[in-house]
Amino acid sequence: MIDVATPALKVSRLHYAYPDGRAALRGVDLTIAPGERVALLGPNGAGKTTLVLHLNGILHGGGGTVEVSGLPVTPADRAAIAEIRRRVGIVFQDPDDQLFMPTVAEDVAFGPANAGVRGQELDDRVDEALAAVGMSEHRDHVPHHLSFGQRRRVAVATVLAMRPEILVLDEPSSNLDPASRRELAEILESLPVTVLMVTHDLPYALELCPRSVILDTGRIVADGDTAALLSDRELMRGHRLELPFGFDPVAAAASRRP
Ligand SMILES: Nc1ncnc2c1ncn2[C@@H]1O[C@H](COP(=O)(O)OP(=O)(O)OP(=O)(O)O)[C@@H](O)[C@H]1O
Repeated sequence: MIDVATPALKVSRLHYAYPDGRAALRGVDLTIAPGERVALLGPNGAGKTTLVLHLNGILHGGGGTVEVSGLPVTPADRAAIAEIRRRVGIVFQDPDDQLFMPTVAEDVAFGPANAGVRGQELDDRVDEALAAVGMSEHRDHVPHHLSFGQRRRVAVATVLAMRPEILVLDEPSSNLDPASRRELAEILESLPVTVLMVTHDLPYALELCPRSVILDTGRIVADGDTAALLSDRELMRGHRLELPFGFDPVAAAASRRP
């Protein structure tokens, strides 16, 4: 028998319609191996957020299944969902949705403390997560006094402190200046986790994710090498994906950091 590693994420025949009857996912199949970094691309309204909200059971009730490292996402089973939410860390687009404590360190400690982590283990997790995003010296600062880019990094740290197996990021580069954008890319590249990144920033997808998936009208319409997909003009045009003027994905991929 061939020994195939358990996928980090396995989405099978996933369907979902919102209560108003609008079909948002129409049979999505997606398998991601441990350690992969995958960009989830697609035009507005394609179903990207709807798919992400299924990965830890926030949305459910349509057809199909989601498994995280072999564990099914079963929203009715509270213990299973708690474990799924530990395994799948979602960094939302607006960091202010994730930061609400008086200090950076308390925000980062909140998730693991809530999951029962205490004492030295909790301190270690906070230190480790803040170090991973280069924010250790801001641990006692008030989150809302930080810059937007710093708040996004702290939001990533709040998720890393849960030691997730999959990090899901919604538009991680939005509203970042070029230096913050590059710094966040370096941080994300250094993390030893599986990454699924929703983005409209196609150069960022190319920089960070060897593989991309294009979702449109609730279906996956392409799945493959990011540079190859971005170079396919017909595919891109057909799904309202536009590269910045003059951007050459093949040249950019060739000059990517090793
Ligand atoms: N709460 C909701 N109630 C009803 N329909 C919704 C709701 N949220 C999203 N939709 C619809 O579901 C479809 C998929 O939306 P979704 O937000 O998942 O797309 P998206 O790819 O994340 O878009 P964007 O790039 O604009 O963030 C769209 O047609 C959208 O209008």
